[in-house]
Amino acid sequence: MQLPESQIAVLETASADEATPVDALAAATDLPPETVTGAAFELEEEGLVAVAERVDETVSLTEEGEEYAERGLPEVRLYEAALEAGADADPAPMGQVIGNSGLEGAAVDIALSNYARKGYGSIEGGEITADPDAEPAADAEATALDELAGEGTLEEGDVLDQLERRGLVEVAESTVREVELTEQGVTELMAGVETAETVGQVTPELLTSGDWEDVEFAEYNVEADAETVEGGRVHVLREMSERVKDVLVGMGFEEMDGPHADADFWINDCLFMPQDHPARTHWDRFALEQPTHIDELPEDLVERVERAHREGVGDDGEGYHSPWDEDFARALALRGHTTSLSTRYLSGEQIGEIEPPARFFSVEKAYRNDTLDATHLLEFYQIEGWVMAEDLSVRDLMGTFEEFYAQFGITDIQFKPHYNPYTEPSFELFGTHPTTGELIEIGNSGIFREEMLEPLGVECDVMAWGLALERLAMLTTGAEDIRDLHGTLADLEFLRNAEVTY
Ligand SMILES: N[C@@H](Cc1ccccc1)C(=O)O
Repeated sequence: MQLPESQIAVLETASADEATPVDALAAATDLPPETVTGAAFELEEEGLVAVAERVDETVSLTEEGEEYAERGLPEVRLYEAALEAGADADPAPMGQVIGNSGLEGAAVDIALSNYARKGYGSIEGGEITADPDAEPAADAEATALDELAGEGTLEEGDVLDQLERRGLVEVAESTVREVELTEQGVTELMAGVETAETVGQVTPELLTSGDWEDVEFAEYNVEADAETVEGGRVHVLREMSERVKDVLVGMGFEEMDGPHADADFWINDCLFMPQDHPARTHWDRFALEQPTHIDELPEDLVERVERAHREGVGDDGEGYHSPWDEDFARALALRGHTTSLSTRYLSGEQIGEIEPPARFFSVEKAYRNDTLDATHLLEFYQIEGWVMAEDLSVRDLMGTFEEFYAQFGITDIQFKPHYNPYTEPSFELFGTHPTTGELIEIGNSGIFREEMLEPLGVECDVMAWGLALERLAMLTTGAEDIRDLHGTLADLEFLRNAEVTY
């Protein structure tokens, strides 16, 4: 009989005695797995091979699992330290035992939460006891980790479930197809098979020469296993930012734009932030080395801002009575918040005077010399916004947030009274993380004070906010660590698959 080349290769490589997995056939024939699968299905249709399918589970250690396999489970290390402190006879002080165990940070909590559960002893009133009969050597979780760290595997069961729950192992499922020669296949092979020329792809040559009319085309098998092709996609944060802009434009806002590196005057002084405010020191701020100062500031505005800082505003104004220095205000830094755009716009500097009612926003980067952690990056996107109108109240502010966040399916925003030098009253906003259930801070807001607005020449109310785009993305995508989204530690798998919905 005549068969296409790839089918012959599979037929000749498959065995009648045992089923061979597609991967092994692919390696032996030097064909891609999807070609082997396709050929196998074709051969099955001819009755020449049998294709069996099974789902394989592979269990592998996570990074944390590997660490414990190497250094011991935290609860076991705690138990060993407790024994050393004689806690099998008399309760020993927790602090000392933890110190001796060498456990640090999150590992301490992990040890404590598993210690009693696994019968290693008890913890009460700052003291720890160790059950003398406990047997770490028989710890099923530890044994399973050891197995996995070696070549071993782990059967389904409670231990596997528990390790998975603790995030120490990952279970991946894959479909394995195995091919075995049938009797008919053996017979045909012995009778001899010849290569039938088939064409896998139409080419321009085939079309122009007209040969396409005579050749035999190979059939496509759309169910064949194929390698996953990772295409490019818009970054989750970029997508999120576009969604936020859409929503705000839909709510009647116009977009603001302005410099990333700006004078402290626009970043801080115009916000009635005293020049000796702790956030203005170099710890929190990325100063510019070259150039160090802005060329120009509007003179009359500088004068009014300085007066507000020194004497306050209005009859009862007090001001800070602290030094105010124009040179200090002219120093350039990467903006620590995008509220610098709001001061530029409100003052008339950016696009001329703005008449109320007006609404403006930006979704732009801000830069802070913070310590990196699960909720902090050195540069992040702020969703800045303000509404200028007569007689605004906290209800307007809260209502605006409810309307905004509801468009992302977030309907349980919480508010906490807060302090900013430039708003009164002020509120922080919190949202509940969809998987951890933790409350995370998602923004800061308030109604701009007289001391800020008067020098800027604004005569009616302005309510304003700065919301964190990355935190909103954490709430909508379920990401638990902001570093998964952005930066050198970003989780590519997550970025490929995360969906931005609104
Ligand atoms: N600038 C504030 C946010 C904010 C803007 C406007 C008014 C109130 C608060 C921050 O970065 O946290």
